[in-house]
Amino acid sequence: MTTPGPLPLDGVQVIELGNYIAAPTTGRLLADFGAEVIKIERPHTGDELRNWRLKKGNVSMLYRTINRNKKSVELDLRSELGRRAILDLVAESDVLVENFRPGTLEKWGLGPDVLSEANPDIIVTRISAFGQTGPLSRRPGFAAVAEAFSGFRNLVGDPDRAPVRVGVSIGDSIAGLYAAFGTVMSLFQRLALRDAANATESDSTPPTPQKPTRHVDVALHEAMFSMLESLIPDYGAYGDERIRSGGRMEGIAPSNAYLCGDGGSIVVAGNGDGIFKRYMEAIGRPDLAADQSLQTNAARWDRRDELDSAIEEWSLQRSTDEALGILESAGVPAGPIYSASDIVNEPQFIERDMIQYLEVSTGVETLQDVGFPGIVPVIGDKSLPIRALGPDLGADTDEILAQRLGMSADEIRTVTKRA
Ligand SMILES: CC(C)(COP(=O)(O)OP(=O)(O)OC[C@H]1O[C@@H](n2cnc3c(N)ncnc32)[C@H](O)[C@@H]1OP(=O)(O)O)[C@@H](O)C(=O)NCCC(=O)NCCSC(=O)C(=O)O
Repeated sequence: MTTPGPLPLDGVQVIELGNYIAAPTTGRLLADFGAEVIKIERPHTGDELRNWRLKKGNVSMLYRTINRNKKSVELDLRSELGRRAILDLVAESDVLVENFRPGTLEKWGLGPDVLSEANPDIIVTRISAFGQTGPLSRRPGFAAVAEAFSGFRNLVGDPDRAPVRVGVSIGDSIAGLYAAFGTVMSLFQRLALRDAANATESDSTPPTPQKPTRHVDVALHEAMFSMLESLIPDYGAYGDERIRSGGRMEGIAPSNAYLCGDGGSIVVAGNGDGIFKRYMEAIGRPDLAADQSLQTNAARWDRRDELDSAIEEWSLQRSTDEALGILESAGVPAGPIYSASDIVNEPQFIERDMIQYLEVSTGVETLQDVGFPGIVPVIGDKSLPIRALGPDLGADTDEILAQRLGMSADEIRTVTKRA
């Protein structure tokens, strides 16, 4: 484990009641930047993510990645002792983040009002499929359902085929990011109010009249809805009912992926008016560069099939590297389509420490030098080091429950359901 210098969230204490990807992503982001994140896991099984895409042993690389830099405590949230332990932890924490189905925490006597009673300053960040209010709030949901409901899924894939899922749980990750953002805003506001209160003690300015709510409510469908740019205004203003447009960028052309002669593909984004001219010159089509009827994206979009054919006719005559070299020299934004094996060998990732090689346990054996993704965003000139990978189940149970909360061995056995 490497110890970096001071981190932005050093001293912030977070309790994560997170399962799968959404809330654990929030916990990961806060942990990456220095918060102490205590992940509460169901006794015996823990977060189900431990088994997702598991190919060896009993702890997946997915779990080790999403839960890095955290502590793991096994604790039964349904037990009265477990509930009290959470309230004791809440009393000394800054943030609680969760992604149970709305109503579950309340059912267990751990609703936001109870948490705020235990600590009036606690920030409660909740992630759910459809939000904590509204007619669908009680529905369970995974990201795929929320992505479709948000309007996002309808925009992914080819127009003449059923919409497809993007290859990762994007809805969870975006929701996790929003939840981290909401949490950090609330932390900032809390600090600002404390500063203001301290200042008013020494002068005659009246204190801030109202305490703001510290409940952050992130819905997976709204997180994805917020990614849809002007989908709704385009509908309202122009009557557009947008659907998916394959590898293209709706209304902007030419921007697409093209096959090369060696079987590889490249992505070229000729999105700007000036870039378009350079691009057409570079592919040996000065006639298209000079064509006055192709000066705007709207006009080019109308002739997108013709433009894409001209570009692919050119790219098919060249290898991927050759095509990219020509486009780079012409200042046209273009790039390869990478897979994992390409990424780990790419100097741009390597130089910024975006792949970090660590020893990792599968739960059964130890693997050496496995690459893990670095910490985003970069603060400085390269990724912060990963301090620790996702913990073994209950690795920190004793430290937190016995040493910090003073629970007895018997009590710990009860909340961890261990004989
Ligand atoms: C993911 C869900 C659909 C799962 O639904 P359910 O299992 O029906 O519901 P609940 O949330 O109410 O979870 C209750 C279950 O939590 C279990 N549980 C978990 N941790 C504990 C602890 N520490 N103690 C006791 N019980 C625990 C408990 O056994 C219950 O299992 P039972 O014994 O079964 O009752 C829902 O949690 C949900 O809608 N969450 C909000 C949206 C979200 O985050 N979705 C997942 C995105 S992740 C994703 O990875 C993806 O989409 O991809």
